[in-house]
Amino acid sequence: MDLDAARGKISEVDRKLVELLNERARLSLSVGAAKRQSLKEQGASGEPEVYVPAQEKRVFEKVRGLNQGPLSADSVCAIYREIMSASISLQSDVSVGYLGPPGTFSHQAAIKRFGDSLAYVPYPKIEDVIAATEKEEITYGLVPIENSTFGAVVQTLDVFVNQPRVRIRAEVYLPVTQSLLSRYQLSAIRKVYSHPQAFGQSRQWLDQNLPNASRIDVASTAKAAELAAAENYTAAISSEVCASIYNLDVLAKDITSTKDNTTRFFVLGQSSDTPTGDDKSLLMFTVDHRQPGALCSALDVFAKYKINQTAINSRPSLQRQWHYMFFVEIAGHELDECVARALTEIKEYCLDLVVLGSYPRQAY
Ligand SMILES: O=C(O)C(=O)C[C@]1(C(=O)O)C=C[C@@H](O)C=C1
Repeated sequence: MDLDAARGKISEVDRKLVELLNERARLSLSVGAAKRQSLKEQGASGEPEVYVPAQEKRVFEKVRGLNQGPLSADSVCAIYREIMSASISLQSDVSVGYLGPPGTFSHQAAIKRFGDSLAYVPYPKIEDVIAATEKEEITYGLVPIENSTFGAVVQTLDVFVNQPRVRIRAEVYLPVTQSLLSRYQLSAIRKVYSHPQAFGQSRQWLDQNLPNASRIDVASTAKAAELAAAENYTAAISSEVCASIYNLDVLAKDITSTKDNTTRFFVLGQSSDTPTGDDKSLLMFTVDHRQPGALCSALDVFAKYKINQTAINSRPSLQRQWHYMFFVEIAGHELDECVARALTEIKEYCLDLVVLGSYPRQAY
């Protein structure tokens, strides 16, 4: 086929694609109308959930399975991410809050999950994102929960300890490459700004290459880049995205201590989604520490029901000194029968137990 003929055929396919995209968009509007109708019939007030991670997971799995190439399944899914982003924005004005300023890994994770068609709202602190979700100032809030190198994001867990009225709706994994950004050469740098998590992930590199520079914690890696752009003899540990936003040079790339450094985020909203058959749930509870083996008895309940634990963390309970709030993530949805039974049983060993949410398991 010659060039003109191939372009002519592409143009014909484009015409059909645009038609099909709009046909899909009209169906998405019908889905939105059906959701509203069903809420009305249940006598419930408010807006239906537009972002449905369980359904998105089904769509992505279907599309992956249908794909015969030559496009890779990842390319087709990236296109579908944008199709669904447009579909969400057509159904309702959805906004997503994240730890800003623009360019943070939270911002990148939000775009990875929600695409280009939604409104993104930066907040200065993680607790602000959670408070804004609680007050429904934004439709969804995205917060970091743990990093594969440095562990739990304690700022997020500490807000959960206060039991905000939000539910986990989805999880997102983002590969994270930390870099040293500056306007100066390495030898001139006296001060490094970053988020405590990014310092933790890059500690070995800093100890070896900038042992005498002071390390100053700030609220986000993008804020660090903003400060490094404004102040003399400073640098930031941040992303390459921020190097271009804040006009900084990348002095060293990929300085984290482990390979495949990845951060996991939660999408928070007003409710969790329905079970998909492959979900996880995050529980938060305290146990009576005067009772020997109380934590062990609680965790044994999961073993009894053959429920796998995927993560465990603890934080000070803030109620009583040397009492801890345990965060246990398990496989399964709180509405799955065996999880529901285990939750009833485990309450015998817990002083209080809160299910922070159930969400479809995502691939890393
Ligand atoms: O199925 C739904 O509930 C929809 O709103 C439709 C749709 C889609 O475009 O496929 C859009 C957004 C949701 O996050 C999931 C799926």
